[in-house]
Order: sequence, then C-alpha cells, then structure tokens
Amino acid sequence: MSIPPLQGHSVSGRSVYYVPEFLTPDEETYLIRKIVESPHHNWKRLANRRLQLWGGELTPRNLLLPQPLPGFVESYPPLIQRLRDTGIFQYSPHGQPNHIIMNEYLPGQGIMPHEDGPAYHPVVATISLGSHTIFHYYKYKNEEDTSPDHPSATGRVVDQRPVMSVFLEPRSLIISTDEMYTSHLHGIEEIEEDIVISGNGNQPPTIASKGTPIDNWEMLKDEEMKESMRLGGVLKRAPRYSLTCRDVQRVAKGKTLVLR
Ligand SMILES: O=C(O)CCC(=O)C(=O)O
Ligand SMILES: [Fe+2]
Repeated sequence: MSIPPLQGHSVSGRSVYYVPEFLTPDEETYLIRKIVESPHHNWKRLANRRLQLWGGELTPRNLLLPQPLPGFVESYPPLIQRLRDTGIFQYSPHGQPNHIIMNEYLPGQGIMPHEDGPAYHPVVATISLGSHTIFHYYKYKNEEDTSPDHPSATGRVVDQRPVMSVFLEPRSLIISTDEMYTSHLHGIEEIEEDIVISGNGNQPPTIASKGTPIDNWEMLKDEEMKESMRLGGVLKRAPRYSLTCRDVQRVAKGKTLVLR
C-alpha cells in the first residue's frame, strides 16, 4: 500500500513505516503525565507488564464494546486526526482507529513474539513515549523444520532471527500493515539495555542480542541515538509507554447483552 504522506518512511521497502518526531516533546510530556496520573483501577495487570484499554474492551468473539476514547487523544495532542492524516486508515472500516492499547514497559519488560490477529483491520500504528526500544519482526519456520524450540501460541515454531528490526525513538510512530501484519509476528525482548554494535561506516549497526541489523538506523532523528548507531553503544531502557492504535472491525451497537 503506497500512500503519499508515508512515502519515504518505509523501512527497507517493506510494509512497515517509521515516522520520527510524530509528537513534540511537550505533547509527550503531557501524555506521560496523563498516564501516570490515571487512577489505579484503569490499569490491567498482566504477568509481566501493565496496560490500559482505551476505546473499550473486546469480547472473546472480537466484538468491541465501545467506550469513548480519552478526550485528550482527540484534542491535545490530536492523535486521531494526525493518524488519519497519514492516510494509512483510509480503507479501514471506520476510517480511523477506534481502539488504543496503552502498554507500560519497565526496563527488562517486553512482549513475546505474537500476531495481532483478525479482530483488527490489518493496520497497526504504535506511538512510543518515554524511552526507545527495539521492535523485532519475525516469521514462522517452515513446516519441515522440526527443531523443537520456541513454539508460538499457535504451536507453530517462530524463527528467532528477526526478518527486520526497527529502533523506535521516543515520540516516534511505527506502522505495520499488509504482509507484515498478516503473516509475521512482532515482539520486544525482555532486556534492560540494548547493545548496539557499530557497522564501522557503511554497514548497518547490529543488535548484540540478535546479531542482526537495525534496519531504520539512517532514519533516526535524535543526535545521541544516531551517534550510538554510528559508533556503537549501550542504550539503557527507561519506562516506556506505547499507544497501539487500531481499528476494531466489529463494534457492538447500542446496548448489547454479552454472555461471556
Ligand atoms: O507496545 C508495543 O510497542 C507493542 C504492543 C503490541 O504489539 C500489542 O499491543 O499488540
Ligand atoms: Fe502486537
């Protein structure tokens, strides 16, 4: 899908788009304040991280029981409008995201390789706040490869060598769509720091934990982070808040009795 505002943002010519400085530092500070000030009962605690659901909950049959999105994502910063302006949601059922998962990751926390699945139109836009991280895309191993390690939730074996890795700066936007949504997995390693090994000039820098390149290294904006890409370095993670924005295909209308 080639959409003018995102032209030039594709990572390695694939269906992943990296947009640095999608938010201003003031907008980032404001959103983080809203998040950390939110009442305790807004958080859902998982085994290895906390999250909030904005826009409602999904039933086990992937129907959204809608709730209004927090006012600030419509007004300041106008995230929904800014996401519409990228054009990436133009063919989605509601023309814009109707659901945001806000994940908190403390250093050492991450998310196992997974697929986002059929509940959503196959476009996912994630905004990073507070810290960098490294986002890896994976594919399944071929059926004939019977190595017993790392079966996924579906029982299929995930190739632990990423097909692509994207360095996410704070305030950046990453969009995944098409085959990177429908036939790949994505995840964040559960580590406290990212060790970047210099490519010494014209080779891309690599990630020590994986031995694979950082595919968007030339797209970064932050001077210190660019320097770490050129020279190598250890980047300690800080608390990161991410807003994962998607359009849930099926939305309950009116008052619906849902038997769980
Ligand atoms: O927090 C992130 O950057 C990724 C979250 C994610 O993959 C998800 O919520 O499905
Ligand atoms: Fe995901």
